[in-house]
Amino acid sequence: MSRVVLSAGSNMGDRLSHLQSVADELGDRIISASHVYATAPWGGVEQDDFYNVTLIADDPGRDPWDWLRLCHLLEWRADRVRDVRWGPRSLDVDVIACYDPAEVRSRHHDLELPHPRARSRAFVLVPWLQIEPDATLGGTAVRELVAALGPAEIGGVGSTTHSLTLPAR
Ligand SMILES: Nc1ncnc2c1ncn2[C@@H]1O[C@H](COP(=O)(O)OP(=O)(O)OP(=O)(O)O)[C@@H](O)[C@H]1O
Ligand SMILES: Nc1nc2c(c(=O)[nH]1)N=C(CO)CN2
Repeated sequence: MSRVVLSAGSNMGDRLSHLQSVADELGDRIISASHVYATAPWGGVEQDDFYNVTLIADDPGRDPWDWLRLCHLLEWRADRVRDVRWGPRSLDVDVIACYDPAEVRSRHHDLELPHPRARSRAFVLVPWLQIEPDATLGGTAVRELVAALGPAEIGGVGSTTHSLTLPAR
């Protein structure tokens, strides 16, 4: 069993279809997907607003490195260009946490788990809380992590705008 929490974001091109491409690839491996939230850019770079979604998926045959490779494949397909750190992007897909069934820890530079900046990103945590109210990240309840964020961060996560189309169950 390998359960993963993925965060996807886009602020270039057709933002919704970039996020939809993640759901299309995951297909029936998706356990749940948050709504799509319009979010203010995090990280200090002046740029357009993002659309963000958090997804939980399960695939017994995939380990955390397989999930990372899948994220990179999806970014590559969306013609993602890596230039400005935390800058504009067609598609960014991050591995937030993996459970096997206990939460996997990794300090490898190419795969840090849990994702080291997720705990301060409302655009990851607020959608996650929507689909998994009892979630924990690195041993702390996601609900508590959200409560510890400042009003500016929380306020940056706007209304839900759309929902992804998921395979029929
Ligand atoms: N949990 C993780 N999820 C995704 N990438 C990770 C993770 N841990 C380490 N990385 C590495 O981070 C590198 C940079 O990833 P990326 O370009 O998506 O960063 P970013 O989105 O600009 O910033 P951030 O890492 O803060 O989200 C990648 O080479 C990837 O291997
Ligand atoms: N709101 C928001 N801000 C960001 C995002 C993102 O997905 N959403 N991704 C970033 C690169 O990791 C940098 N800043």
